Amino acid sequence: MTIEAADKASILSEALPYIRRFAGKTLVIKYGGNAMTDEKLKEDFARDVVMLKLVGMNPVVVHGGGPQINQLLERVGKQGEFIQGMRVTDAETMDVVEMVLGGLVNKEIVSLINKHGGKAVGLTGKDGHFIRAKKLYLSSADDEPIDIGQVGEIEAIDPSLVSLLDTRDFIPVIAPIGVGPDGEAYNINADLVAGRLAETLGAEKLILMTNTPGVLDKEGQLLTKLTAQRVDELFADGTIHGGMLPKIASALEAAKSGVGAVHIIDGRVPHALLLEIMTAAGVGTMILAA
Ligand SMILES: Nc1ncnc2c1ncn2[C@@H]1O[C@H](COP(=O)(O)OP(=O)(O)O)[C@@H](O)[C@H]1O
Ligand SMILES: CC(=O)N[C@@H](CCC(=O)OP(=O)(O)O)C(=O)O
Repeated sequence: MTIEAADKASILSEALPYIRRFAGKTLVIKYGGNAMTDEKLKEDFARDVVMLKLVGMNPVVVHGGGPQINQLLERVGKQGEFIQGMRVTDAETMDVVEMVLGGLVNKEIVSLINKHGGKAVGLTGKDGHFIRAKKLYLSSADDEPIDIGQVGEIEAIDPSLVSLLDTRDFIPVIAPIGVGPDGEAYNINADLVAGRLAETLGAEKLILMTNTPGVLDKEGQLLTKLTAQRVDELFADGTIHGGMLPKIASALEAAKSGVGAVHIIDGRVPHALLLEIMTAAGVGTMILAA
């Protein structure tokens, strides 16, 4: 099907109210490792981010890279292991995490955004010590804390570095690595970094891009809206599991802490970001505080 000129014009014109609404506002975009599989989609993502910046919004990218870490681990003969959606991270795994997140994945996104005319700057939480973290212990049914190695929970995020980049027209691209009091690195789930950063920056929107149409119910149907109460039910009956656990926890926390709108969207849909921000078409699941 070809789109007629009039339809094209109408689609473009539909963007105007959204451009006005979000101009000068911060949008935190979490780009999940599972949404990064296709070269064309990666290019589309980079173009969308550049476009948001050029029309006056402040996109801040936080990326994951779970599958990419798994691939490199396999090459060194290790198997990725997750508990409650968090990677068990021994010292050797942490080296791989830093190489993949702080290096390969971060630089690829930075290069793609710059290729399309943006000015992206890659950061980890070690830069300017802006994501301070401490060791995370998971809770268990018998109240015994579970030690999963060098995994961090966020103590504080200093927003000044990101704000400085925003005001100078740079696009921050952030890898989810935190730094402890002695300069030690911590592996942090990217959804948690994105959620906390959105809160700290007072973002207008938090968008979590992943590889499902959104949050699905037990029958596999898309839930377009999700309240805290429904989340509790879906946690309890196991409908939400694995990587969706930290994602929803972070989304809910951000929604409760005043982030304007929180969405989980399908990063496999071409230009999902533009569709979500600049059109009336709802894509994915919106997370509501109450
Ligand atoms: N109720 C649910 N609805 C949708 N996806 C779910 C649900 N529960 C668990 N998942 C899983 O969560 C995954 C997304 O989380 P994750 O693998 O961490 O992706 P990302 O790399 O984007 O953070 C989905 O691919 C799916 O397998
Ligand atoms: C502690 C923990 O699990 N950290 C994640 C960090 C990357 C991430 O979150 O990547 P996705 O968004 O692609 O899942 C990991 O090691 O896989």
